[in-house]
Amino acid sequence: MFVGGEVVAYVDKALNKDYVKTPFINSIINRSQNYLEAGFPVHFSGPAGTGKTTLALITALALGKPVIVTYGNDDFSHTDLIGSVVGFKKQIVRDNYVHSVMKSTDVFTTSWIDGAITRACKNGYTLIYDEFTRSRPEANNVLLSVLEEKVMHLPNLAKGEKEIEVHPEFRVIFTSNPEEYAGVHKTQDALKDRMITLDLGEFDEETETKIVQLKSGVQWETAQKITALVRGFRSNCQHSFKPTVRAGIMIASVVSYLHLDPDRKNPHFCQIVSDILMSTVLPHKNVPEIVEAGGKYLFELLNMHCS
Ligand SMILES: Nc1ncnc2c1ncn2[C@@H]1O[C@H](COP(=O)(O)OP(=O)(O)OP(=O)(O)O)[C@@H](O)[C@H]1O
Repeated sequence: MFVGGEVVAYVDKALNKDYVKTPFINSIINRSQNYLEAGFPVHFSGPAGTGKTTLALITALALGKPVIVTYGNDDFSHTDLIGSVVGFKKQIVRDNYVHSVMKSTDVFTTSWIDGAITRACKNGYTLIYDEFTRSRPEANNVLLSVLEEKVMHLPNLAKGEKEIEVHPEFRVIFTSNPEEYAGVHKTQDALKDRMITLDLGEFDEETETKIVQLKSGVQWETAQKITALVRGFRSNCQHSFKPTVRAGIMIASVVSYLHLDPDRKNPHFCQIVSDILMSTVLPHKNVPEIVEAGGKYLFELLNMHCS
């Protein structure tokens, strides 16, 4: 995604309208803005659903510069980030001015396209590098000199440019999920050492309830009950795939759509809660103790929060 200069204000307004700001969130935003304005990259690290990507967008847009978003990918090589040759142009000149003489010239030229990092570095944009640990460390190496020496080295193919000076207003925000184990790579210490990592844990209860309410449109009391169920289930999970704020948004949205009462005596409501929360237990269906413990605890939570 590229958010150009003229649409920054528009996207900023649209995103902020749907974004919950509580003391918990404001504290993270203020700290990150200070670090970014002082010239340091910020890294939001946290499990799935802790709001890393949304927070990165809000923080980046608040800087008021165009934003480029790129996503980590195991298939990336450094050229995907820096740029690459996208094709060849062939020009053929046949000169038959003197009819008995045929002169022919073939000229090959390559076309170079700047990658996300190069564009951001050249123009002083804000780069969001989402889930950057999904890219291999060799691909991310280009960032070492960008972040430290403020110089970017380009391959020979890049229109004769060998290196560019990084624009003084260039900023970068990274996100990663340290709990992800498939398709991610260990971050090099050298790269970690060049960024300020903010560890995003679970939202506090007020923030999570407000997000659930805003995203689903349910009453505050309903959002409170649903959030208490999800948080209770999460904290007691005996498995690694825990329900996130997304589970609360899903339950509340279905409850709102069907105009249901969030009551444990309402079998329809209990079925929806069970379908959504117990789906996090499904990967363990061959371990009956985990499934049984999940179901039992869910029953207790419904009695505790929804009667
Ligand atoms: N402050 C907030 N206000 C409103 N909605 C929010 C807020 N923070 C997060 N959300 C919502 O919570 C959900 C998860 O947020 P997000 O996608 O940013 O998390 P993430 O940590 O990047 O997740 P993942 O690692 O799974 O991609 C999204 O639906 C997002 O819109």
